[in-house]
Amino acid sequence: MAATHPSPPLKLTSVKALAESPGLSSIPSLYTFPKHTNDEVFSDIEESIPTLDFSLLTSANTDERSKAVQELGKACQDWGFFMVTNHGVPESLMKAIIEASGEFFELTEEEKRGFEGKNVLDPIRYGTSFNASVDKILCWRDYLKIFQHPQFHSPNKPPVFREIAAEYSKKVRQVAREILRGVSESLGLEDDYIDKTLNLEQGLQVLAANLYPPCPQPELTMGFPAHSDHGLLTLLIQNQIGGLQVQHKGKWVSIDPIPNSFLANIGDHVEILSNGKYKSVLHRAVVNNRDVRISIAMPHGPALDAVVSPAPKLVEDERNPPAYRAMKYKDYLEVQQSNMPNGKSCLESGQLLDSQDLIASEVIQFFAGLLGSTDDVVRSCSVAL
Ligand SMILES: O=C(O)CCC(=O)C(=O)O
Ligand SMILES: [Fe+2]
Repeated sequence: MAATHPSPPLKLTSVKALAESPGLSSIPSLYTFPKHTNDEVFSDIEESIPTLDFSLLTSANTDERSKAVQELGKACQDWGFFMVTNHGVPESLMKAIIEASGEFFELTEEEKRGFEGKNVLDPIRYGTSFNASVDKILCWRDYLKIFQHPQFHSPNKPPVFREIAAEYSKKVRQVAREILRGVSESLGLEDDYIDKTLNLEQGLQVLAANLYPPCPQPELTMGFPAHSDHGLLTLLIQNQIGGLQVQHKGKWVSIDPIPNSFLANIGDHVEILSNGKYKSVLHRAVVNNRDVRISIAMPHGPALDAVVSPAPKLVEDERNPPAYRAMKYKDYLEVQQSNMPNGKSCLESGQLLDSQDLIASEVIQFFAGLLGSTDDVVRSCSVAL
């Protein structure tokens, strides 16, 4: 009897190779997304996305700074997204990291496969779609995700990548930390509350380069389906080709790229920490049939072993009980990165909805207190509850 061999792992082609295949006029059905009733895009929106002038947030003039902090808080509450101008990161460096990422995607398929990650927490992970080993529908996107902090990692190809990524990440991290200081203050907390409680000195910073090649049937597919970001704050740049849409007041709004600025959004862990005062906002990337779009998203999160829970100061009166259970960032990240984006389902699974949930949370905290650490208790409860 012939021996049975395990089937070889499925090697998916990149979307880049697929898009470049000669004569491609329609997309394979695996890339077709179902239409939703709320897919309509708001084109006549009167408000525009708020802008944070970073130089005012870091101003030595206390009036100027407190006004900037106030505006930042309003932007977090009203939109969850804002543009950041006058941030001090050189435009040439922003262009250089987009170009270096483009060069990475130009490597041969075989070279890129050398960087395929096996685990969602591998520090260098090249891939296609979101998590192609589990995705039921494939996204029109290739990606490269690299941990930049607390340890710096870089692919060794293209040769320019390492130096540019190191410099870019360092500068962007300073901007992110400063904005998070303002977010803390705007919530009525100490300005270093987030930094200290979530150990940002060891905070996770990821460089996620997204490649969206032109697509012959862009309206049928999705570059990146609706999701909110893990972590605290994402800073995103793009190659001046639009595609990002943000959910605002229940409708999708297209965000046009503004040269030399960052698009910032708060992540799920600010929602948890603020006990829902600031909500992480759904966003998605659509594709087009003309231009290659590259975006570089940089999520900044707590230290991987930090346990995130609503700030005690924000839940101290009984009209405002904790709405989220304490969760270890690393556990959250593992779950979120292993599943196809599905709106805010990951965050919602950690929401405390009723008094039974609240009792469960108190039980966790009680046992955590007995053991002197929330880690193990939260680890075993957060998945099961
Ligand atoms: O490409 C974009 O504009 C969105 C990317 C994104 O949302 C992400 O990487 O989390
Ligand atoms: Fe995102």
